[in-house]
Amino acid sequence: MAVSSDSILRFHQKIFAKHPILELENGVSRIAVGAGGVSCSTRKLRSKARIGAKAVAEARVKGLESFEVNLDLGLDAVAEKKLREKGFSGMRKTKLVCTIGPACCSLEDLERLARGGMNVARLNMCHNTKEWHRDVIKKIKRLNEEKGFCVSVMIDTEGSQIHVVDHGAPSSLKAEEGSVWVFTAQKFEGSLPFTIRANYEGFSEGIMVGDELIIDGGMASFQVVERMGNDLRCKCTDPGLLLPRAKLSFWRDGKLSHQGLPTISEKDWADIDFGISEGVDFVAVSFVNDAEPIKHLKNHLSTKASRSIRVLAKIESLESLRKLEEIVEASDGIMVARGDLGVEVPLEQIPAVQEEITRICRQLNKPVIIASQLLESMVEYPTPTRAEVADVSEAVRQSADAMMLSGESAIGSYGEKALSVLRMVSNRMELQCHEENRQNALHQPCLGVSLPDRISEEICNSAVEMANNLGIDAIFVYTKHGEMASLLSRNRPNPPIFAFTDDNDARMALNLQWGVIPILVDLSDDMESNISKTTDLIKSKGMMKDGSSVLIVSDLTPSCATRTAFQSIQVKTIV
Ligand SMILES: Nc1ncnc2c1ncn2[C@@H]1O[C@H](COP(=O)(O)OP(=O)(O)OP(=O)(O)O)[C@@H](O)[C@H]1O
Ligand SMILES: CC(=O)C(=O)O
Ligand SMILES: [K+]
Ligand SMILES: [Mg+2]
Repeated sequence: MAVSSDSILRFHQKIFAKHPILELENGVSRIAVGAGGVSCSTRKLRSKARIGAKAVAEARVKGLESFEVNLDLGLDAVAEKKLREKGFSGMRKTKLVCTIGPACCSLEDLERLARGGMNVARLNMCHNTKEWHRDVIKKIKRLNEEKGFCVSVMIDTEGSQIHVVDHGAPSSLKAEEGSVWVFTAQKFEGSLPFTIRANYEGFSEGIMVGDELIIDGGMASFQVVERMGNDLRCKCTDPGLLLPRAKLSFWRDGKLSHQGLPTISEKDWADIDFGISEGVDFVAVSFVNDAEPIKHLKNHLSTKASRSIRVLAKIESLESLRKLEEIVEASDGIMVARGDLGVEVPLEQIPAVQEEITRICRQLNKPVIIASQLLESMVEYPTPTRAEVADVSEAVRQSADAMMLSGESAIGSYGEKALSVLRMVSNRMELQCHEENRQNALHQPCLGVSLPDRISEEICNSAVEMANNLGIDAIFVYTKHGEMASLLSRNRPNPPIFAFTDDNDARMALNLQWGVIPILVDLSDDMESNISKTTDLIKSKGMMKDGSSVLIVSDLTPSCATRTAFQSIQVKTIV
């Protein structure tokens, strides 16, 4: 009998009054109801496990009645459903990020995206107000708490980009060849013909007559014909459209002129502090050119944030490509921001650049997100183009950790459908890769320098090889901060990786990693009890069949004083 969380609570209040000690199945011996939810102590583990009153699980109260009780495994509702329906082999490996915007910001919209497989919600701080962002974050946290989802939150900084704030029209303006326009930073009322306002006072600093002004990476081009104070008169040399918030870049002798703007602006710092106070899981930094701002931000977060917030560097400039390795090394993950990247890098080079960034991230063991225009036509239309499907397939074939929707979810009418396209294409291509078993052929250079790190790494490499060779159904990793889960993911194993951790920050960060299903549980020093507890719980939820084979590794240490890994690989058949 399935029951709601409220009725579980009422039922417990009733029966607990009569039977202070209850005999339950799967090792649960006692259940008590408190203000924060239901808690139970397990006979086998003798450790107290808190269970949220609102998630769903099963245990039968012996001798009372058949009853579904909420044993919160800390596994999200979507993964749980999938596991029940399709088993281990049906788990999607590629993670999905959705940009939240006006088209998907109601509680109902967000729930639909969460059910559709959104692992991370991205908020672009370029748009909308702090209140709007706060409201969205609150809704996501509420859904996680009340409906058992596990959606991480990412904020994406605006960065110091120069763009159009007003061009006097609600949608686009057409610039005809030879027409002359004024670009200014001055505010004006209403609209002025042939006048475009830029967002940044110093936008024309250092710009000279003869320089080229490129709109949105080539949507239209102008030549600077006159300086009038800080304003620029420009003649259209390549006609095209001027969209709201179109990006402006200046070029001289085939090179981009940089206005020396900081990567993290004053506004960005304020947005980051907002993110800290709202409890976000990731900060994605726009227009990173070298490792410095990433190091600076990580320092800032380590002193200001009480939780561990992961820092992602967005690769979207030519300069960043020259410093790729140091940026990847310094950050906790990378976003291939193909939109702005295509402004500075010739479009035909973008696929190769994407592949190279993905390769480096894999080598250095950092998660990578492929972003922008994956299903761009779906902003307007309910079906993707064949070319878009091929692009998405390619990202999956490269085994990127995650793919991201931008306008498709933020402002499009078919966000949910776009998400389902990503899901289906991932499943299809992952199956193909699984059959090809490509990962065996990949050479993984050594990462660790210290002996314990190298041991963990070798254990994970061997564990994955073994899991693939033996046709293991699932990998279970018990991990403190997610390290070993991530080292396993780096090897892109065939079976899914169930990462059991008692650190919620690690859980939310693992949401971005290929093939990892993060699960929050209380872990003890006793590995045997951790293993039996988690397998019992997964079995009790009907998510694992008898006879399933599981490969087990762990980076937990009995004392946590040393970082030596739990140096063994176990293979267990579940009976
Ligand atoms: N919070 C929001 N409020 C209003 N519109 C939004 C919001 N977020 C996104 N959008 C709209 O969706 C479109 C795509 O969003 P996205 O954030 O991916 O833009 P982008 O230009 O790719 O990112 P970036 O500015 O980081 O380069 C934007 O052009 C904007 O119109
Ligand atoms: C996502 C982003 O910032 C870009 O593609 O430019
Ligand atoms: K941004
Ligand atoms: Mg960008």
